[in-house]
Amino acid sequence: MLSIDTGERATKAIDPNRLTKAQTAFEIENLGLHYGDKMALSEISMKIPKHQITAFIGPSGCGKSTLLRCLNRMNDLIDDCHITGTIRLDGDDIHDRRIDVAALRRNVGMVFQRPNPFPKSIYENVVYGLRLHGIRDRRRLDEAAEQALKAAALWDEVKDRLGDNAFGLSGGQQQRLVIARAIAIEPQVLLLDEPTSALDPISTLTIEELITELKSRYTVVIVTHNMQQAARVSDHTAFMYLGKLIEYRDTNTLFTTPRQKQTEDYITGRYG
Ligand SMILES: Nc1ncnc2c1ncn2[C@@H]1O[C@H](COP(=O)(O)OP(=O)(O)OP(=O)(O)O)[C@@H](O)[C@H]1O
Repeated sequence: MLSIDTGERATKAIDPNRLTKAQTAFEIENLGLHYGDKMALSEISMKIPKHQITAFIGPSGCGKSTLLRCLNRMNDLIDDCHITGTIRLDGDDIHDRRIDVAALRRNVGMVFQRPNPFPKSIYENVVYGLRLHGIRDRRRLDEAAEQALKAAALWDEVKDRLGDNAFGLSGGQQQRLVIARAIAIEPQVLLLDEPTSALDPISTLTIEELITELKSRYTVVIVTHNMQQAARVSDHTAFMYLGKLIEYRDTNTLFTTPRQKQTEDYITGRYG
């Protein structure tokens, strides 16, 4: 019915609604969120699998970014934002008073729509988080920078100009640099909020390949407007509408045999 290529994943599909504890990174239970009086999320319950790529899709304003930001408590920074329900990461309630929010955000890194390197050299961008942790040993920083840039598929392009300003890189390179910066501090989870929407098609493809490689080491959650992208890169897809989770399945099943009419209408382009 649908002309979206979901590749080989059908054979490996697991049902994200039936994950065991060991397979689960996040467990979200009855999550609700209001900005002031405005409801942005309601009754969201889902499990996000470890070492897989989960995509959030849905029309503009349906709450994808809000849900993503809940996972590392970025919404705490927004005034008048009220959250109900529970989110557990590896079994620990991330809203527990004993949780160190800075440590949570180190463990659950985030990359935004527009590449946001700091006005520093390529090298200093990558080691920024390590320096914040008080690491000063030059050899350790050098090794970490090389590893992170290799993991972000950028090393070969920048290894001879690590001292150059990061703003001299192309948009796609800057986004890979930001990913390198995020992974240099070895998080467990990477949250990607429309990471390619400001990029050209070639850079988009490079980032998509990179995302696919990253899942062997990280749990990846991606918000995307681009259904082909969700189909290409993700193992599981959650379709949201008006702040609710409408359908959450392995990507191949969701795109080929959606159960809900709203999902089908969205993926066939009838609205959104
Ligand atoms: N900081 C905020 N203050 C008030 N309302 C907000 C805030 N951020 C988001 N909203 C509202 O919450 C709802 C969900 O927004 P959100 O950005 O999560 O949706 P989205 O699905 O990611 O949208 P898009 O695809 O357009 O980025 C929208 O109605 C939006 O206007």
